[in-house]
Amino acid sequence: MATCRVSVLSLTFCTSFDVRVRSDNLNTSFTGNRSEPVARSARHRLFPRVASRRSRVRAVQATYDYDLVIIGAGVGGHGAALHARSRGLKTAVLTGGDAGGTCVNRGCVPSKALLAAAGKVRELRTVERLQAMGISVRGQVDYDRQAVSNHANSLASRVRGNLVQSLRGLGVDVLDARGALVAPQKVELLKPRERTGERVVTARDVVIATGSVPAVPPGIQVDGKTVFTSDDALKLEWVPEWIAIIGSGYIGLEFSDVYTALGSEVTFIEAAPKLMPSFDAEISRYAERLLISPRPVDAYTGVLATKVVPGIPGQKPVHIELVNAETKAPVEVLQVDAALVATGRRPYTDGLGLEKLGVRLNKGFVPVDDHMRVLDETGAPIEHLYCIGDANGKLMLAHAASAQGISVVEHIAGNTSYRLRMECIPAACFTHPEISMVGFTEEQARAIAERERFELGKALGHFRANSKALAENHAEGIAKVLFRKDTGELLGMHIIGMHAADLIHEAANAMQTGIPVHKLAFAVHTHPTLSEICDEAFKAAAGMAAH
Ligand SMILES: Cc1cc2nc3c(=O)[nH]c(=O)nc-3n(C[C@H](O)[C@H](O)[C@H](O)COP(=O)(O)OP(=O)(O)OC[C@H]3O[C@@H](n4cnc5c(N)ncnc54)[C@H](O)[C@@H]3O)c2cc1C
Ligand SMILES: NC(=O)c1ccc[n+]([C@@H]2O[C@H](COP(=O)([O-])OP(=O)(O)OC[C@H]3O[C@@H](n4cnc5c(N)ncnc54)[C@H](O)[C@@H]3O)[C@@H](O)[C@H]2O)c1
Repeated sequence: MATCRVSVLSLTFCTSFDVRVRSDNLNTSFTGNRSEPVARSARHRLFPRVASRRSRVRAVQATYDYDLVIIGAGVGGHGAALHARSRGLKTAVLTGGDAGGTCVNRGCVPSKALLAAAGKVRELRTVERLQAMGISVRGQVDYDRQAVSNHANSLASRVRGNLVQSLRGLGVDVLDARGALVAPQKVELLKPRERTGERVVTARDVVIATGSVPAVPPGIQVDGKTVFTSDDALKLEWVPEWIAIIGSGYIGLEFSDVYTALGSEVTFIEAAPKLMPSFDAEISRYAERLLISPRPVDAYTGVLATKVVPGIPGQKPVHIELVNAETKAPVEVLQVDAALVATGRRPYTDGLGLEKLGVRLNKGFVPVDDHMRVLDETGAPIEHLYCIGDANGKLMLAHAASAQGISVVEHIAGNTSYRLRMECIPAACFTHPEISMVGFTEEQARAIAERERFELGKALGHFRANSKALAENHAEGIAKVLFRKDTGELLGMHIIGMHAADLIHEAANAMQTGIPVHKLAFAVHTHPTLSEICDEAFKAAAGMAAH
């Protein structure tokens, strides 16, 4: 494929089929109306870059069906498509018959709806907390399981509808087909549940955004009724009296929060030596105090569930065999009502045809560089082929997938100096209370400080010292900021407490824009708000007294 690398001003003289604009200084914020007819010569004089990009799109369309084809219409594909339209790219998205993907249909959206409903049940049943504020609830607080389930599922379908509408509204072709790669710039369209190709579309650039599915370890039989993954748990078809949750990561913790609020007893089965192994250690100890100890939850750590056999609700229990994760010696046999398998996710890259293009998948994940370009088996990027979101495994979060999609479009549009800073992407676990984080854990930051020979700073803010948290009678939790003492650079922040998921953006934005902690300490926060907990931590970091 001949690639014509030309400056934007000489673009109109290039007649190659594959035109790439080298425009490191491209105006990245242009959002002009692209359908507006303009006198060509005048436009060139006034807005040469914009006019050149318009010419480029016209040149590309002469050869390819689309500027951009995105395989997968989850949040990653959606984010990429929206940004592509704002960049004037002719774009198609293949939904695979599953518009919205995991986040909308089987992930963030329905799980947060269940957590919201379950959270209200928990709040209303926590009599002492309410009584301390002068509130009493007469009679029993009850919930209608089916109505809670409907709340989650109708929200998912509403968000799915909005997502498709937003794509169509911006002029994206939404094609209800699965995609398979014939070549880096050629995608065969397959009917969602068939293998036969309908037609092939070509695109100057192709983005793989095919997401992930639950990973189920060997020996665990999933029947979708008594032994299930999050896909089925979200339907909330029943609320088991006793449920084993295998894995204490994000999904395990969030579902433990839902199930215990709705009346279940939970037993965690975690392979790592401690619960919540990927979280900052101090925060996970705090989380044990707030989310595990006061609730009907017990846990096995350092054990694997090697055999899980489904039961029959009300008749036959689920049978679980546990072994020591290191020695593999038998530990115990459990008989519970249900088991949720929450042991991570695997990439959904089956049948894409990547191996034929010389890509060596890493446990199914697509290898990519910092621009999300797919790498071949020699480690070289395959021109015009990108992969974003869960399928590349860099960070399995909805907003990370979408941000990667935006970064790909920037690269395609010639803004090659833009690199997404993955380390500044925040994350949150939506338990009650919430946990959020950005950057390094304290353990990681200490190791870096030792290696790079700088002194690590750590400062705390406390919910118990915050007027708003006290007024809400939710004064449990901390905010911890980690920073370099010599430069004030933020290395991470971890929060556990009410609305932690919203509070983390103060640190995430500061990390993204490079604001040091001693400058953050002078930012003014509204009183009384929870954000003052971050303010307390930033001021403590800068050696200032909090008010
Ligand atoms: C229970 C649960 C709760 C979660 N909660 C959160 C949360 O609160 N916050 C958060 O940030 N993240 C959350 N996540 C993670 C989040 O859902 C994912 O990180 C996100 O959905 C990844 O987006 P994606 O676009 O990469 O993939 P997906 O959303 O999985 O979308 C990929 C789409 O591509 C389709 N596809 C696959 N193959 C093809 C093909 N060949 N052709 C066409 N289409 C294809 C798939 O069917 C799917 O529709 C949660 C996940 C789960 C399971
Ligand atoms: N709020 C959110 O942002 C949110 C919510 C849910 C899911 N997610 C995303 O979905 C992905 C999947 O979530 P998850 O909780 O399944 O994965 P996870 O990686 O967060 O946690 C999996 C846990 O299972 C344990 N484990 C693995 N194999 C095991 C085995 N055989 N026996 C016992 N324990 C085992 C691991 O040690 C780990 O603690 C995550 O990467 C997360 O980013 C995000």
